[in-house]
Amino acid sequence: MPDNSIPVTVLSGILGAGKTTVLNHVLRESDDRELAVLVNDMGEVNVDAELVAESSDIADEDEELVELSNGCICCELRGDLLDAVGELTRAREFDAIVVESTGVAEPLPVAQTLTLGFDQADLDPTEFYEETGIEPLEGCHLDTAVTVVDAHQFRTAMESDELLDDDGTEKHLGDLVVEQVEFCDVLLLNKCDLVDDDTLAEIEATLEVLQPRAEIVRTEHGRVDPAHLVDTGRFDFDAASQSAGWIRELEEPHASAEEEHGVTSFVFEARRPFHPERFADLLDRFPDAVVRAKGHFWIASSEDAGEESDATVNAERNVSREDEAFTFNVAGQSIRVGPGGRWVDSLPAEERREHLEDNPELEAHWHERWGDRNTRLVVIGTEMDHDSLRADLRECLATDDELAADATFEDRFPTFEPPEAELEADADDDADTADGSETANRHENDDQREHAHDRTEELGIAD
Ligand SMILES: Nc1nc2c(ncn2[C@@H]2O[C@H](COP(=O)(O)OP(=O)(O)OP(=O)(O)O)[C@@H](O)[C@H]2O)c(=O)[nH]1
Repeated sequence: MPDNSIPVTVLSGILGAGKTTVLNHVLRESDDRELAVLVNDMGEVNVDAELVAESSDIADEDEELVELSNGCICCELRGDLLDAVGELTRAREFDAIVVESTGVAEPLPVAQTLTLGFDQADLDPTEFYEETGIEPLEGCHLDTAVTVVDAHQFRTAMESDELLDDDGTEKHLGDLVVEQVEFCDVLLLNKCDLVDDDTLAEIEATLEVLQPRAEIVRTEHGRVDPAHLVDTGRFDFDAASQSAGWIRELEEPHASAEEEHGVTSFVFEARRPFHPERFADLLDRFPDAVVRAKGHFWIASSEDAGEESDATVNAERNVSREDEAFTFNVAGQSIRVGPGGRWVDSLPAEERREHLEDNPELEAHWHERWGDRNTRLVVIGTEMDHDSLRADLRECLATDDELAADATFEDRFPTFEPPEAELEADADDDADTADGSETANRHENDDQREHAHDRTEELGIAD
């Protein structure tokens, strides 16, 4: 990183968490350096930009305050974000840039947009532009991803099933809170004046489990030393995208010992498919104590599930339900099941052989009957009864009788696009699976990146 590269800070946080308040405070407290501010608002009128302009003397210097209105920088305004940051950087009149996202923005795609340019800086800019149509960003770097958490609303937001509209994409409020917490370098726990110490300690314990890497700073009315947010040097894309507590938990599972403030986690593993009916029923009554869960699973095939059923649709595609992996994603009140690709064991012989040659580690976990099929779920919760939930999950596994050739049962799980298409899409992609799964054709990490701004493939089956 060249010494004169301009640091960029991105502020995220749900509606009303206190982003504008924090930004104004940072502007007031940063006399020693010039800050450029970029404020994104979904509406035509950029209310936040007006508030920033009113509350600080930034209005005197027009060029320091850039407004991006009428859309979201994590979705349709990604190009505009790059252009605006690029322009500010080329002007070179500022020591640092702070971007305030909208209350519905996810930090990951914003960071992706910004690092995309930075990461490619050593590529020939003309070549990069020809390939992508994007002007690479030079002269600046994403320095700190900050998420402002509203201590007063945290529990309510996590438990809320409110649906937010982000440029036409619906997202659950609780889900968004989790995503913002899981992808950041600094967590500002704001509005601490409205919450008692015990509650604050509980929220902090939850934040630490969801996101063990971030620095947590308690604030009241956004009063924070700018050194925590600007030019910290903390951002690292790989570290940030691998820092979610559930990824750590999968890599180094804790013993099931109780941790502080009742926040605990466990990993459920199985080499036997779920019975679709029983697992769907369990998801319908999944315990509220579960704050976060991630992973993948597979389900047993029903022989004759009726003409209109998903299983029948799959039969027409010549793909059994047992050939498909599903992703599992619980955040707050939202439970989503998504396509996880196809198990290597189910591929035509030649393709399977190629996959195994390319991924020799698969052999080590190869199951005599099930090949690479496996279920792995990490579950994080508050005051969660591990034994009972583990027992419930075990109860959902199909028995030998149910796995008999003529077994029939209801299958409410969704059908996704043919797994073959995903395989092709994944073929050039050799990213590691974030959950350490041994399946070669499943890219949980990529899946996570994609669904961050395109969830159309994922369907909730238990709202
Ligand atoms: N009591 C209390 N109120 C706060 C605190 N921080 C911000 N507020 C108030 O909370 C409200 C929302 O704050 P903003 O800074 O506008 O929040 P925001 O995240 O920018 O909101 P959006 O732009 O709507 O996403 C305002 O009325 C603030 O005055 C705090 O620490 N304590």
